[in-house]
This record gives sequence, C-alpha cells and structure tokens, in this order.
Amino acid sequence: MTQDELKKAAALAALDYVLEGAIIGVGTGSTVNHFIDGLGGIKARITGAVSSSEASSARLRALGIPLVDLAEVDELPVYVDGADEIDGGFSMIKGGGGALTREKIVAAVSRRFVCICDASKQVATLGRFPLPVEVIPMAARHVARELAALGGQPKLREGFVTDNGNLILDVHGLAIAEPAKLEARINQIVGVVTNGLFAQRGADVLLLAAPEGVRREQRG
Ligand SMILES: O=C(CO)[C@H](O)[C@H](O)COP(=O)(O)O
Repeated sequence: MTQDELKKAAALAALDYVLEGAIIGVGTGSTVNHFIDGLGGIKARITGAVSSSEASSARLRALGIPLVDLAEVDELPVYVDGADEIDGGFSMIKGGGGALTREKIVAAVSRRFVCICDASKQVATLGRFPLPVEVIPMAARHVARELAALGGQPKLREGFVTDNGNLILDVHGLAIAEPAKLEARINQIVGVVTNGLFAQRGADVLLLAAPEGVRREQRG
C-alpha cells in the first residue's frame, strides 16, 4: 500500500466518529482531504463543518458541505485532523501545512480530537520533524534568536504566508523531552502566535493506518 492509500484508510475510519446532526471540526492536510471527501458522501447526515484553513474550507465548499463560523459555536463534539508526528502520550507536532494556529483553536473547543495518520507518523520522541512556529512578521528575527537560545535551528519557511498573514519558522534540532513544557515555553516568546506542539491539548483517539489495517487507540 502507498502512503497515500494508508492516509485514506485512516481518514475513512474517522467517519465512524461523525455524529448524526453534528457540526464537525475539520483539520488540514492531505490525510484530512480524504476525510473531507468521505464527509461529502454523508453530508446529509451532518449540520456542517468548522474548518481550520482556507484550503479545507475550499474543499468542503466544493463538496457542498455547509461551513459554520466558529464564532457561532461554543463546543464541537469531534475534531478530525492529521499530524506530522505523534508520540505514545498522544502529543503531536503539527503545522507541516502551516495551519497550526487555526487547528489549535478548533481543537481547543472540541470535546474529542481524533488524529488520523499513517504509521510513519508514530514516533517514540517528538522532534525529528522540524517544529513549526507561527510568528508575527515584524518579530521573526527576534523569535528566531530566542528559539536558537532554546537550542533549535530556526529556518524561515520561504515564500509562505499563513491564512492569518503571518510567517512560519521551522525549528530543527530541538530535543523535545517534555512537549507540554516546551509548548508553553515557546508560546511565551513575544511575537509567537503559537507553535505546532499539541501537548497541552493532545489527541484523544488515534487512528493509525498500517498495511495490516487501521489500529484504533484511545488515550489512556
Ligand atoms: O498539521 C497539519 C497541517 O497544518 C497536518 O495535519 C500535518 O501537516 C499532516 O499533514 P498530512 O496529512 O498532509 O501528512
């Protein structure tokens, strides 16, 4: 099976978590694109979707799935999204697609985070994938210096602007022994909007696709 076929298998397994009549939180990325396509087939059963990016919104719209503004919603039952890495405690690195801030906001108002991944995303320790940090443009040099002081090697994501009009620094070489602590520490740097560690609010359910099938794991 190709990696994309595995992503699709994980994504379609997540349709089981879509509740009748619900508004569903939708993440961003190539795995989520398969989920959105699957959602299109059952759109009559849902009220709509809160999207985490302009890209996901465009795909949802094209399939005729009603978009709901998060400003109109207090809580979502389920949020479905992918990850760049996930560890045994269900902490994640996200933001490879640059949508980390909106993803974190939608995840924060969701009761259940269902993470959909192919097996290559599961790691013992987070940090091989460079950690994305969204920064206010005028603060980029300052934030880069502070991240270097924390032991990372930040690199500006060239030619990329987030949906919020900001920049991304991809931080290489960070030793992420305590993801929740590092998440909080980086978010304290003036000029950081947020970083791609999802540890304070990690996943609740992991749907991990391997050639043998999709394994369902629940945070213990
Ligand atoms: O965090 C993300 C986007 O900001 C994605 O969930 C993450 O990058 C995984 O992407 P893909 O499903 O394409 O492998």
